[in-house]
Amino acid sequence: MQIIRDTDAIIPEPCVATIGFFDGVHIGHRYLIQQVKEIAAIKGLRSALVTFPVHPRKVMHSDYRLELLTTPDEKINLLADTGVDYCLMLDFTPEISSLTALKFMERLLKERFQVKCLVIGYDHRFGHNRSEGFEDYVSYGQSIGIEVVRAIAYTDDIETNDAQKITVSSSLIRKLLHQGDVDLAARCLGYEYFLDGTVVGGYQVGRKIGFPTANLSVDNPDKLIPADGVYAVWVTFDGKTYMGMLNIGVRPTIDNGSNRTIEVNILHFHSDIYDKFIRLTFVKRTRPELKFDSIEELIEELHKDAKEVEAILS
Ligand SMILES: Cc1cc2nc3c(=O)[nH]c(=O)nc-3n(C[C@H](O)[C@H](O)[C@H](O)COP(=O)(O)O)c2cc1C
Ligand SMILES: Nc1ncnc2c1ncn2[C@@H]1O[C@H](COP(=O)(O)OP(=O)(O)O)[C@@H](O)[C@H]1O
Repeated sequence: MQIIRDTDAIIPEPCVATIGFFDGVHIGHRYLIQQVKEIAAIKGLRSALVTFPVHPRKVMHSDYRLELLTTPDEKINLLADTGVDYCLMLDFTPEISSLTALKFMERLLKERFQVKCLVIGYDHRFGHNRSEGFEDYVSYGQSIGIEVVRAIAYTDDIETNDAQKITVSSSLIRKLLHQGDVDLAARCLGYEYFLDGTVVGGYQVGRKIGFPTANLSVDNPDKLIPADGVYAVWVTFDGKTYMGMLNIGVRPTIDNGSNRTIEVNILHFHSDIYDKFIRLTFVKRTRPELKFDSIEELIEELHKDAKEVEAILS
């Protein structure tokens, strides 16, 4: 995949393209990208994605805070796995935001990116105020020579506990992660959610109670942090992966304020890993964070947690 970041860049070959923010690059996104690749193969053209490093809404409203499923770099890595030929990272400037859908299609898609065919996600809208719809894009395309195709919606066989089929979307996955439902989120993403960061010092209580914990300082402050609670996770650093039991929360038993920490006890591991870069991959939430009456009760629970997490990950 060739990544094009330059704001004045062009795509040097005619292509079939789609547009989107693609946060998370979930299975619905992959299904759309697959259709772009298939149409490109039939037409003998290149496949391309037009995406944005910063969410368009954030560009328009600087105080808008979107919790991201993927940082821009993570998104690029996941998009590269789809095998698409070109990925255009478009800075969503105020000039671009003021373009009507027709002008966007004419000036950018046709003239600069050589888009011959535009595949539109089943509910995607673009252009100033996103005021137009699919039929408008089709007629603009006819007037300027871009074929506009509506992608087939992703229909899935994922069922929730109450046997309802769900439509995969980035906002649904955010909601699932906020509820701690990391396993259903993983089915929607097509991979397990992860957080990257650095191990920082904590209050050094962990080692005293027999469960040292590596405290994670997340690299990108915009990444979504799943719900408070205890999780079975994979911990990866220095090219190796270990089992871990993770707690996200304010540690009410220790009672040291409202500072939220993300801390992992790595099973069967005994070394200093301060300042190391680690990845936490979420497998399952096992319980909420609780306030115990004593440290002894917390320790007892941590022994149970270790057994449960080991059983899940083995
Ligand atoms: C798997 C796991 C589960 C935990 N569950 C709780 C909990 O339910 N309630 C709580 O107050 N603290 C919980 N903790 C946090 C401990 O209190 C914490 O590890 C201890 O305060 C050590 O902190 P330190 O890293 O600052 O030394 C948990 C920690 C881990 C690793
Ligand atoms: N099994 C383990 N899991 C996590 N960290 C460990 C483990 N064994 C040793 N460590 C080291 O111990 C540190 C955590 O000890 P702890 O007493 O909880 O201190 P802190 O409050 O600074 O996190 C970790 O950052 C790591 O360097």
